[in-house]
Amino acid sequence: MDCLQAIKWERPRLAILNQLLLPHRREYVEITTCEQAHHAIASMQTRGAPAIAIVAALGLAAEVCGMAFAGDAEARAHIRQRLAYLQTSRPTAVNLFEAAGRLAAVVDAAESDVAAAYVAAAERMLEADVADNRAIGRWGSEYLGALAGDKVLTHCNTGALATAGHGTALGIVRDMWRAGQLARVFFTETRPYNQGARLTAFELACEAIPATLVCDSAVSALLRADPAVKAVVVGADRVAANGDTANKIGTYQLAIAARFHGRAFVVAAPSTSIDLALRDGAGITIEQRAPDEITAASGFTRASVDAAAAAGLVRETLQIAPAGTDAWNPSFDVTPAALITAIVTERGVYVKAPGADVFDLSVAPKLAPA
Ligand SMILES: CSC[C@@H](O)[C@@H](O)C(=O)COP(=O)(O)O
Repeated sequence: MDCLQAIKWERPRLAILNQLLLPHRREYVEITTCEQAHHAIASMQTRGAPAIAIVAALGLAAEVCGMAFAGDAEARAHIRQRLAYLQTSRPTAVNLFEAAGRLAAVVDAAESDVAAAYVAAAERMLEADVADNRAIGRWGSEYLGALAGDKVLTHCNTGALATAGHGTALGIVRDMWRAGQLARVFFTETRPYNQGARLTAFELACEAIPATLVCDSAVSALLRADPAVKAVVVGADRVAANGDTANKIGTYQLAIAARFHGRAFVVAAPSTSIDLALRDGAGITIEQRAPDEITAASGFTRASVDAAAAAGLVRETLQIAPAGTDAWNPSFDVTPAALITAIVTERGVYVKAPGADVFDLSVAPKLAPA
């Protein structure tokens, strides 16, 4: 059981942990409409590729549960239109689009009680994501446990907060720790949004896993200084058919550093993050975020945290760069498959054919379940 639950669903009620307030306050936001689900995703109250898809699916389920349709045709039209709207919330993680496509197919195929069929399918997605993450954890710990060294490095937040539970790359870290394969995990602060310093730090503390925060810019120095860091393990927002992987900005430079220092670079993601329609990573849309995420620091001062009990947390902004500074702020980058050692999914571990520079993710993984 996770000590953090980012998504709570008890039909017909959906509540999400407001990640904008973490690590200072655990506060759930109730979602009853698609507008609220859209806002939760776009404003990053909820975030992480798998979690975004589940919140969209269940946000619409909550809305549908509160509606009375004149008939199946009306329910079908409403659900399809709302799925299209939810897909405008964030562009890079493919899980949202994959989930919307599968849910649309369910309502198209349902011969009766379309609304009930939709809600049941959304609920199955929640359960499947947890099961998939647990399988990723098992496969990943088996694969990484066999490598020399007893430390790993991770980036961004890929744990229970970014998924329906357990986590992807962080799920592997958790399983390695429980199996006695891990002495310490290093994790990056993940500028500029600080998913590492705020969220991964919080999750690792919850689990009491020995962990050390590093600046994004300290990674090459760390790999040189500590040969026991045997691998870099990260999540994914979209993986193309050849293994090119979009993930949080900074992932690409970690892969370069890992290659230079001879360490494994491992991507962990459910197969819902694989976009077989894309031959390679060139076609992945990269979300651009507001320049002020870089030109200013935002967080909570002691005063705003102390004020929380009375008035709710007040997020404060501290201007760092001179006003008007031009800033380029892509939220994700694409790591070429050539730099990736293995891709761990719930189906098993993909490795490249000998001599190949790319993966073939359209077939069963190399180290598939027996
Ligand atoms: C488990 S999702 C993949 C992550 O590594 C990461 O890119 C992520 O959490 C998504 O970023 P975010 O912008 O916080 O939604």
